[in-house]
Amino acid sequence: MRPALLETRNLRWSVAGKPVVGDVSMALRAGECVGLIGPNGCGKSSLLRMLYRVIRPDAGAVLLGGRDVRGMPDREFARQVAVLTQEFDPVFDMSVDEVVMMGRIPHRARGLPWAADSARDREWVSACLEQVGCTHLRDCDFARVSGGEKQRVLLARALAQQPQCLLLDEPTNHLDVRYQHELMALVREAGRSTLVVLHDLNIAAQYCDRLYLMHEGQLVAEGSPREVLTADHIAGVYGMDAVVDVHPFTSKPRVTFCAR
Ligand SMILES: Nc1ncnc2c1ncn2[C@@H]1O[C@H](COP(=O)(O)OP(=O)(O)OP(=O)(O)O)[C@@H](O)[C@H]1O
Repeated sequence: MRPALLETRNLRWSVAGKPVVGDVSMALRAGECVGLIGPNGCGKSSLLRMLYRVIRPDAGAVLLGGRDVRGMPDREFARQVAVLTQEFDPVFDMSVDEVVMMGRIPHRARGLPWAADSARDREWVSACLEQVGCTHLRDCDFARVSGGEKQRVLLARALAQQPQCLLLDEPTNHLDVRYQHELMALVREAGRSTLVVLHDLNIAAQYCDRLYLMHEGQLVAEGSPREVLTADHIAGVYGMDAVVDVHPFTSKPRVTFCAR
């Protein structure tokens, strides 16, 4: 088994005495795409925020390449881990090109984050925009492109960081069905070690190598999509009856919900 690139050991976090994440140990290995699924409010985003150091855990540790991320310089962390969340909303006008260029900041010389873009930076930005199919948008105002295009541009920004790991919090949120599949296909093609929070269980089944199922702050199942997406797990965690069969085209598990 490949060694863990990013892992958590017994992470805990509470708010006002209420446990939000309790004793979570998980691992992301080199090259795999791992999905984190679970109902609203179960703690997925909080767990992810501890991984990218926005929340400081009450106990436990996050290790990147075996090193505790606490105390790791921001620049060094950002060269290895890129994050895509729903929260990017620039306060001033930025072009698509400028947004993607932000991904190059960790690669600037130490102490010069706002140095002029180098030819190498510009090459990376062009390559990443091309990779996500957004070259034609490069001069557009980021605020004015569509939701689906924004998500692709933000993925390009994450890739411009040249990270080993991608952490994605509901990257398919608000996207139509075609954009959801396109974005997840792009994530897979990018070939980075990826931890992705998803709500759509069929998207998770199709694009993830492994899944963690979270419930009330704890991981309650882990394994291949076939092992995790069982009718029992779905009933226990989501309170929904479901039929799980095999998708006729992809051979992955296919979940069909039966409203009670
Ligand atoms: N900063 C905070 N202050 C207070 N409560 C918080 C904070 N962050 C998260 N919580 C609470 O912790 C719980 C888990 O929230 P979190 O956003 O991690 O869940 P989630 O699984 O990502 O949910 P969703 O699927 O709805 O996005 C929720 O009850 C939320 O209100």
